[in-house]
Amino acid sequence: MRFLDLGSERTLKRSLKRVDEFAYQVIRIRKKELSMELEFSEKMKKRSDLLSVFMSLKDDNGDSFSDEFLRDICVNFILAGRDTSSVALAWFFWLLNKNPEVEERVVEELRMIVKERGVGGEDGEMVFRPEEVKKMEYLQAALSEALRLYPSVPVDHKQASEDEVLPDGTVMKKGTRIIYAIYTMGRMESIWGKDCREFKPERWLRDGQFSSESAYKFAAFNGGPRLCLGKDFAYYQMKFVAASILHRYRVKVVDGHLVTPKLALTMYMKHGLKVTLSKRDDETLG
Ligand code: HEM
Repeated sequence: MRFLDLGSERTLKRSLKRVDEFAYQVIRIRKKELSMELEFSEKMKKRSDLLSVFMSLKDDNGDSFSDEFLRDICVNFILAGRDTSSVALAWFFWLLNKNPEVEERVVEELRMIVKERGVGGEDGEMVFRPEEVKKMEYLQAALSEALRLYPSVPVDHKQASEDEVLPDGTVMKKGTRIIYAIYTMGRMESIWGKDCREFKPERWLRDGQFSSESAYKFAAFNGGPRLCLGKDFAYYQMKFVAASILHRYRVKVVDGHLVTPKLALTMYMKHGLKVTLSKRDDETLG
């Protein structure tokens, strides 16, 4: 099919071309903006987004990165960072719906954080500050617990680049492929204990503080040299989004809406998540 340029191969080729064109367009526009900003640089604030940063860097030979390289950076980060975080939030909100006591604790934590701002801290457009997001220990625990049970990447695979012996003695010849099931690891009694099927954010807390687990136990972000590059950013982004929504709204899954995973590279919900939002009353926001 690939050689004949027919069927799904033809569709794939066209789709890849469209994705590339989109990325090249973003790069073109950013280059133009940056060159204009250079002219008025005194007045302009320096950009710190990833693409601008990569554009200002040089490779090992002292040359700027090529457009192809920048395209791959763009596409890679969009693929790695967009659906993984959004899908994790969908499962998180669904789990909160099934565990109202957890939702109550999350909201209580946010209420305390807002209270600490003191008088006049909350105006009409309250936006959580980075130092406040950092303080959301219970929310971080609840998001980790959601990722344990519903990891955005449910199955991952690797290939031995050299002959290798795994810690348990398994011999792997160069080129052997290995699959590890992150979804299954998150639900194994031998790893997480008897309550492994329960949604218990408390298992991530030590004296009320979030305590992370080894990446080889909690593998949702992979481990070792290829650990997810966006892990810290993903937590920040998910905490910020979840906190901003939960502080203002009750999120209720529509009655009868069927929630079931769709097996793909990313663990989407087969039918998405239908919810209704209702404003929390002023007393709750206080
Ligand atoms: C809940 C959110 C996320 C989850 C669960 C997640 C999970 C993962 C996993 C399992 C891998 C390893 C894939 C492999 O073995 O090849 C990975 C790699 C990666 N992730 Fe994430 N990710 C998340 C969010 C993000 C975000 C927001 C970004 C960027 C802004 C990002 C950037 C990357 C990159 C660049 C890699 C490749 C790292 C490498 O191969 O050296 N991820 N992520």
